[in-house]
Amino acid sequence: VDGSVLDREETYEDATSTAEFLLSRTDHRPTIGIICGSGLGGLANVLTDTDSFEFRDIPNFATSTVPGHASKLVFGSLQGKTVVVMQGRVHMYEGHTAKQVTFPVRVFKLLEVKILIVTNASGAINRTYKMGDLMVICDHINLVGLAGLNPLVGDNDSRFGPRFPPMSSAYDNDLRSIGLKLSEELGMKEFVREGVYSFQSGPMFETVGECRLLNVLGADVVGMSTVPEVVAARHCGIRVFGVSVVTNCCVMELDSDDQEPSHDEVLEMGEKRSADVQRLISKFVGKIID
Ligand SMILES: O=P(O)(O)O[C@H]1O[C@H](CO)[C@@H](O)[C@H]1O
Ligand SMILES: Nc1nc2[nH]cnc2c(=O)[nH]1
Repeated sequence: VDGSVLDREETYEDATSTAEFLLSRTDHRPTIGIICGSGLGGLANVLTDTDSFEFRDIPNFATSTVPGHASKLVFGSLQGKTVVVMQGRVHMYEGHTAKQVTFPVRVFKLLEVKILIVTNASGAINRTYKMGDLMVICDHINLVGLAGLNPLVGDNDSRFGPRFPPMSSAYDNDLRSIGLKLSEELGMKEFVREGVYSFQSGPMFETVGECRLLNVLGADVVGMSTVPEVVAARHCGIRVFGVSVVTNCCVMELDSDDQEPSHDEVLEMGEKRSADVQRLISKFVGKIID
């Protein structure tokens, strides 16, 4: 990552110039933004009539260094709606600031996106969850943000949103209901849950003690992304729907024979469930009023 990019804070003017850059190169005017998690970027391939940009060619965008994150921004049509899809995301553990990680969301706002769909891969903390489950996110625990590393720290630009935004209904109740109903209609009831996503910075996976702590705190799954994006989206009034793919079960006992997590396993399970995520998100996009 270019140090000069790391050292400065992205401003409203930066987001405006990035939005203008994109709007002058595509005729699409998306109202729905989608961020694809590890191994889940295939969703971008089902869009039609696409205009695609590499993150590295977009002014002020950071580029992902993580396998399974293609670093492309794809505009196109999905189920009759105009959408913009991040095929891959950037994470704070890559060395990006919270503001860089969430910069695309603020650009989405200036593109007049109204609804953000976030997807990710996560590890199960809830002992009743199984590998391959999908979890509609109903809430999050922002351990990193509570400790002061979040995109809203610093000067507040009220053109984006208020100084003190509420987060008590971060994951829109109506959108969750629609998502859960559609998952039933698609015959996914057996493996679709609703639960709480906890965010730790990574890149290391959790110790047994950390997993147990998260369990006591009420987390159902844990991951290394999504929450900064959701905080930035809610700050600027974008409604959020989130789906997590449980790619592995966290190790909850010391000296157990349980499989240790690895990114290869995460990608493998993400790709296995990718078709189901695509079906659910496509149907969801077709159904929602944006
Ligand atoms: O959250 P996404 O981007 O899906 O990726 C998840 O998978 C990676 C770990 O394997 C971490 O980046 C974690 O956050
Ligand atoms: N922190 C964390 N992130 C993940 N992403 C996918 N699986 C995991 C996990 O077990 N822990």
